[in-house]
Amino acid sequence: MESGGLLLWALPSALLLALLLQLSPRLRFRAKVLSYCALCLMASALTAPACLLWNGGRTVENMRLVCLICLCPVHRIIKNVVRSFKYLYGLRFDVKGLEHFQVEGPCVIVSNHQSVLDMMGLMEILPDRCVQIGKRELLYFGSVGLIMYLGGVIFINRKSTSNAKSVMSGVGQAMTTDNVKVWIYPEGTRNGNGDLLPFKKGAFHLAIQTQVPVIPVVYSSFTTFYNPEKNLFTSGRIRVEVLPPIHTSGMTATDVTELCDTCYTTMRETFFRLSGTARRVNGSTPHLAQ
Ligand SMILES: CCCCCCCC/C=C\CCCCCCCC(=O)SCCNC(=O)CCNC(=O)[C@H](O)C(C)(C)COP(=O)(O)OP(=O)(O)OC[C@H]1O[C@@H](n2cnc3c(N)ncnc32)[C@H](O)[C@@H]1OP(=O)(O)O
Ligand SMILES: CCCCCCCCCCCCCC(=O)OC[C@@H](O)COP(=O)(O)O
Repeated sequence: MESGGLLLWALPSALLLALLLQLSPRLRFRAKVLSYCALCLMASALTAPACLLWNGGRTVENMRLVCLICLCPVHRIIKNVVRSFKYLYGLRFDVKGLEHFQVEGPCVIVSNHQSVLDMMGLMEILPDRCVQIGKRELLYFGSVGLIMYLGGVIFINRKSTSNAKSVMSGVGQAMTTDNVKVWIYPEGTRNGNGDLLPFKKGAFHLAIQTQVPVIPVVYSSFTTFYNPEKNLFTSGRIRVEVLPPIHTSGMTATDVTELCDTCYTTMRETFFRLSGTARRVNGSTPHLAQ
């Protein structure tokens, strides 16, 4: 009786959905993005209890950012689960330069940020003992917020430079005492326009304050397979390059802008090379972050 009712309800719904997906590329695109979000939520919900049971949560006392997860398999589970998502969406990563991550001690990794799909690219190459900086709003994204919290993500309030600065200076101390790498998206937001946004300076202040190297990582443009404006989300190949570390020993606060500009120029050139696209604006560089 009940299963009959379910069939009556589910079958037409499924047919309607199939029809809508067939008709509207916009709907098809949205459904695919939604499936990715649902997958993240589900995978996080399933993994979070394991994280909690294993280590009782995140160790934040004394700003120790990396919890015991780094010493147990749970961290690797999260990484491997997210890495497997690419098979569902037909994405492949060609990675070069991984050896550049073999620096002794902490470092600041900076990379370009195009979409939520970046989390697959992040997990594809994430080195051990590495935490990410994320916007505070992500903490409220259900089980994904929880898994990020448990995974050691450092949340900042982007609307308050003073808050972000004070969080980052705490991060600096923890980096050196706990030998932690920090992953920052210096564009400060997602940008899928086939170019890099001007960089914010927090990452470079952090690297210079702690005198650790900056390691730039560049992902090629997603625009050929992922473009919300064109309702495009197909399979695709992403080229990734880890660039050589830029050492900051001896640099002071006055060198922040130059370091930021050097990284920006190198990463932008690499981005165009990897994406096989010509430079915009007649080859000139748009004005850098002030
Ligand atoms: C092994 C397995 C592991 C598993 C792991 C567990 C599972 C994890 C699962 C999943 C991973 C999830 C990953 C999450 C990813 C999320 C991504 C995002 O959410 S991206 C958005 C948020 N990120 C950012 O925004 C950063 C970049 N932003 C910055 O660095 C900014 O600089 C910031 C926020 C610190 C301040 O931003 P302003 O908008 O105020 O802009 P400005 O121009 O940079 O700063 C204003 C003035 O303050 C100075 N300033 C900035 N930071 C300073 C500092 N630290 N010290 C001194 N001065 C500083 C600057 O020099 C500037 O001054 P002058 O113009 O130069 O005079
Ligand atoms: C074991 C399975 C664990 C699954 C964990 C799934 C983790 C997925 C995390 C998805 C987080 C999405 C991060 C992201 O891309 O946020 C956007 C911000 O950056 C920038 O925000 P905005 O462009 O300024 O709105």
